[in-house]
Amino acid sequence: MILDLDIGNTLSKWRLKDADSSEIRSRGAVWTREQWKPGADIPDLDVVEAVRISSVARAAVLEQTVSLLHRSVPQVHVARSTPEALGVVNGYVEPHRLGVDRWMGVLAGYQLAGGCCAVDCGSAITVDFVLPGGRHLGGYILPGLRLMKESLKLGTRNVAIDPDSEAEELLLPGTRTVEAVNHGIYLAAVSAVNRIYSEVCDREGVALPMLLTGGDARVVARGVQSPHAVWPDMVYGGLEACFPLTAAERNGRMSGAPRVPAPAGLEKIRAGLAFSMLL
Ligand SMILES: Nc1ncnc2c1ncn2[C@@H]1O[C@H](COP(=O)(O)OP(=O)(O)O)[C@@H](O)[C@H]1O
Ligand SMILES: CC(C)(COP(=O)(O)O)[C@@H](O)C(=O)NCCC(=O)O
Ligand SMILES: [K+]
Repeated sequence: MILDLDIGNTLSKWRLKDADSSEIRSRGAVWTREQWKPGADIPDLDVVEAVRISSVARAAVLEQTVSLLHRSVPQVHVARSTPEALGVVNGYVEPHRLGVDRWMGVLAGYQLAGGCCAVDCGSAITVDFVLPGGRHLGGYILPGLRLMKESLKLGTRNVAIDPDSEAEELLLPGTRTVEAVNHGIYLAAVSAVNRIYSEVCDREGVALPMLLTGGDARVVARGVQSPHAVWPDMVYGGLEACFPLTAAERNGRMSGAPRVPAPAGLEKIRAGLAFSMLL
């Protein structure tokens, strides 16, 4: 079995992948701030022959995890942000400072769709761009839905946005504090993603496919106007592309990769942008 680990600021996600059949056998998540302990929802390491890790947690968390894994797993691969990989040139001035989850998402997106806009809606919402030739432009970082809500301290932190709510409903004026907060932050997040996407496509003169991942991807996606695909395993896709271990991976296949819809035409994106600037 292969253990893939995506350690974010909030949750450490894992999945077990069968090295022969390439099937995903199980998956789970534990709070990043809590240590892995027996009894928690963690995978059985006895069956694991290789681990691949993307981590944006404190260096100490990664070190502890790697040393724990090394005790029972022969192969441990830790992803890093590099100046160039798989045909993509990292746009950061200091490439290693780009969050490795963003880098994994960009590499997976490029492998699947070519030039693209990769959005990760987790503790932070990140929006990254890579052009069809492989030039990563850098991106945008804003607080995620949960962080925005916690920063308000209005006693609403424990009332999450219902991920099944319709976008239309979430865009209405709230008539209680919790609703006003949820609708406010939702509008902030989706407006930012929509505007950023249009601005960059307009500036670069190219309509890019859009991919979304992260704990809040589904609900944010419902407010995204442009054609897009949600890909929960996008960070894992980057790990598969950087450290291919199975036959399917060596052939460039990434588990759970969605069908990516063609983007709207550039003229339509530009018209939408011009319209939003009139308001
Ligand atoms: N069951 C859940 N537990 C915790 N957070 C959740 C859950 N469902 C959705 N979320 C949202 O997803 C975010 C965490 O998403 P994730 O992509 O795992 O973040 P990170 O990679 O930063 O750890 C939270 O900030 C929260 O807004
Ligand atoms: C921006 C992030 C905090 C997002 O992390 P996440 O929300 O997925 O936990 C992470 O990618 C990070 O720590 N990046 C380093 C700074 C940068 O990318 O510029
Ligand atoms: K994120």
